[in-house]
Amino acid sequence: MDLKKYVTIVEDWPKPGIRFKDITTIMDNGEAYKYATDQIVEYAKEVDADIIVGPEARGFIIGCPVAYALGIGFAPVRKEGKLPREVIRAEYGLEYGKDVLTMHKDAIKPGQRVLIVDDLLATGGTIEATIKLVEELGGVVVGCAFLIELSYLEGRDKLKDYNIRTLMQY
Ligand SMILES: O=P(O)(O)OC[C@H]1O[C@H](OP(=O)(O)OP(=O)(O)O)[C@H](O)[C@@H]1O
Ligand SMILES: Nc1ncnc2[nH]cnc12
Repeated sequence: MDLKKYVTIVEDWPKPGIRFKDITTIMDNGEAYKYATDQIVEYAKEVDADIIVGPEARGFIIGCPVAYALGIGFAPVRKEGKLPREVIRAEYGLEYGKDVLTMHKDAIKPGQRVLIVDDLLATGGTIEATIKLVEELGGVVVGCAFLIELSYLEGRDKLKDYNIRTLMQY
């Protein structure tokens, strides 16, 4: 299936000079959403993941159905102030700003095989911060899966030591 048919590109949003890739058009379509999810489920089996981790907010949309399909857990990475229990935090830079990500201290058990899932790899800042959080908790990052990779932002360069799978490249 050509998933790119279902991606919309919006110019100059949320800031001038940004070409925003909108994956909600994939989720709107049952067949495309299932196809994309199934691809990541297969990858999760290949890397033998035993928990899925996804960053807010679009990482939840992609990661949760993968966890459900495999019958394994999903641990959310959220922006500061959203998680109720004790957290660890990591600051990071984005294509259009800066933010802080947090994870519950007890979200991952040491030695757990973690697959990180998100909709998009842009500068790699979000995923780098997510990896840092998972590793601080003793998790082993066995893979990172994305629907879209913006190759021109070279996010992959930050992830040289990790196994990466992207379904579409721009
Ligand atoms: O590789 P990066 O440069 O870090 O960019 C990619 C991240 O940016 C977007 O999330 P955003 O922070 O916009 O939040 P949202 O999912 O809550 O909209 C996207 O969903 C990725 O998580
Ligand atoms: N160009 C882009 N399109 C969609 N989401 C993004 N997050 C960061 N950069 C993005």
